[in-house]
Amino acid sequence: MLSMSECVSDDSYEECRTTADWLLSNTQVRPTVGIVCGSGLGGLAEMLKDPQVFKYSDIPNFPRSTVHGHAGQLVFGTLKGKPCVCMQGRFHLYEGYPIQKITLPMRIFKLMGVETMILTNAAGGLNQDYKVGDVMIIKDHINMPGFAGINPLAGPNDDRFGVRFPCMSDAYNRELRQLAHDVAAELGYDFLKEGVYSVVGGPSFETIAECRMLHRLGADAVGMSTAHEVIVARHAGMRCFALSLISNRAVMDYDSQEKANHEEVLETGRVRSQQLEKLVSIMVARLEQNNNDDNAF
Ligand SMILES: O=P(O)(O)O[C@H]1O[C@H](CO)[C@@H](O)[C@H]1O
Ligand SMILES: Nc1nc2[nH]cnc2c(=O)[nH]1
Repeated sequence: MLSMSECVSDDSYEECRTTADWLLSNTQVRPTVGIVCGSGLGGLAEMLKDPQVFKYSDIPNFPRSTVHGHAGQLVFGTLKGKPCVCMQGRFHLYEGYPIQKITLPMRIFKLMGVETMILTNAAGGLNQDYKVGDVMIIKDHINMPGFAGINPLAGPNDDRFGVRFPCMSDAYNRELRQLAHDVAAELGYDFLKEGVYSVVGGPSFETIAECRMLHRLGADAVGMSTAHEVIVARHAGMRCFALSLISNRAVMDYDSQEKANHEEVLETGRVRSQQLEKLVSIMVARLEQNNNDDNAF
């Protein structure tokens, strides 16, 4: 049996504390809301007032972004008066990081005082009713790597973060999902859906058979992120809201000439970004304090 330090050497509580303290000593902002920008959605960070920017490469223990469309910086500021921290660029399994490393920012955010996580991503639409440009509120996820034991909570549990066996049936906060529906209705957005996100390892996009299988399993959209971050955020007692921008339709038909590609993913982000910024900023303005700390100690 590996010891805690052998398993999670540089992702330990002490390392997260060091990084959180370093950030807190370099900014006046005390964030209660964390935002993760998905592929092509980095513009969400530009909503923050009085931004203070830290390159990932300057932050102790922080991984680096390697994917086009992920700037690789942490932005602190206020959004409608609420103190926020925004990841302009996230980490993915396919970049070669251990799963504990790609989810490390969630724990650092928790130690900085973040109570609510808002996560965004670009995803392929499996649901045949979905169109490119639709936005799917995530109500649940299917963690495909998790079935093979690839879970960010695998290894010794540190009770200071959360319990050994955290509940995930309430991973995506019901009140925040309702708030998103209400705000979208007020804004007249007719492109909002709600569905199940399936995470896969990537970086290759899915085969036709894989898309068909995921759809049959109950997934409405497929991507390569978010679910791992949500698992770690929920473990630490933060409430989570997540949405997928449907950047392409997953290819389900052997006669189709369509091909998934990252350029289309980034372009869809550009088209919808302003509307998503509006949705997220109004939601943040209406956030109540999080009392939903049931998994954490
Ligand atoms: O999930 P985000 O970071 O939005 O990125 C999505 O877009 C990339 C593929 O184009 C993959 O990384 C996929 O996960
Ligand atoms: N796995 C996966 N990730 C995506 N990100 C954006 N589109 C897709 C897709 O079709 N499949």
